[in-house]
Amino acid sequence: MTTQPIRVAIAGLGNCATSLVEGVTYYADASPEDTIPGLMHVNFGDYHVSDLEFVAAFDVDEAKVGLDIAEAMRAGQNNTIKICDVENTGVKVQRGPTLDGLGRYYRETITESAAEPVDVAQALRDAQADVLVCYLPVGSQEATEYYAQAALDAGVAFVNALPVFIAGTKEWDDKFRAAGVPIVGDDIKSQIGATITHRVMARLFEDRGVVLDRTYQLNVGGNMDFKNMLERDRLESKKISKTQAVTSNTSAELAAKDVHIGPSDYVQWLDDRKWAYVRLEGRNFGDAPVSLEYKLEVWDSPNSAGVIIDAIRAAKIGLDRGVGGALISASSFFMKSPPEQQNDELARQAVEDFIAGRIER
Ligand SMILES: O=P(O)(O)OC[C@H]1O[C@@H](O)[C@H](O)[C@@H](O)[C@@H]1O
Repeated sequence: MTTQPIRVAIAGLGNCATSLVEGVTYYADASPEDTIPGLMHVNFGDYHVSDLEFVAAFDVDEAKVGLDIAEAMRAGQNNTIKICDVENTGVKVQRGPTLDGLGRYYRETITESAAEPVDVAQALRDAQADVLVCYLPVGSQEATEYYAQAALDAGVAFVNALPVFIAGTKEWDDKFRAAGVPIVGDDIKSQIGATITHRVMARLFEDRGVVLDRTYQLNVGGNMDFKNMLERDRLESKKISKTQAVTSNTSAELAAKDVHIGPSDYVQWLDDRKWAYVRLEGRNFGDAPVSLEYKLEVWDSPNSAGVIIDAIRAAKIGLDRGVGGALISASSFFMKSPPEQQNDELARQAVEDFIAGRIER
């Protein structure tokens, strides 16, 4: 096994970052010989979960900037379930540029740091980061592009967890290829989340010869992600990402009016829990009507953390191998809006092929 750590930088110290950092502590001693509840891979290639080391973090919230990562991730509006205690990392949260990162509800809720924003590309170089994970709020187009460019400039691999389209665009893929820097994106698909369960059910209808006529996925939650998304203008890319993540897994031709998938409301007392209400309606034998409804209740941030740990390790392997541009296998398996949508079983095998070096990307 490698002794090299993966030096990870984080943009946006919200709940998802908290679960990621806590999870790396929690699974530090996980044995690769055992099946460990919660992890898809204990070792991913040569990298163990504990090889992740957090070397830089950026935020704009006055309550977080200047604090150690371990303190900041429990400060401000963060409200996810606690996995374990984390000792101070010795790394302080730096003031990132705000750009379009704060929508109306963030501005009403938090106080923006008065500190001068740092030059993120330089900060990444100074920290000798390998991978930057982008966890900015939904709707942060300019800010995500800024961090993607900073990663490119610093030669740091980029994992884009939010629904702003970077890895999936030719323009950015070309830039990352030219720079020899890998990218995994866009928009994290969580472990047992609304997207993966809905994808599987839509495919099941088709595989069993049932015509899917209409479907919805209504999501409510009580974290800042859901509060931010009360501002409908910030939602556009999220709705597109979630919708095509489901419809791409079935050949059912659904009119736009027959598919409704998206964040639906903010229910504060849910904290970081997300509840998804999903309904599928179709026709089975003899055109008889059939419908299926299920409800998912899950803590949102731990649900994505294990997937991000794998995406980070895929990005580092890409970096080690000098592969620039979008990593197709990892993006298809771990993300809702990859450059190429694949069936999840095929994408899972492709990730194993990538780890083993049988495919380039
Ligand atoms: O449950 P799904 O549909 O896979 O979505 C999960 C993720 O979607 C992202 O867009 C959210 O910002 C995350 O907080 C969330 O964990």
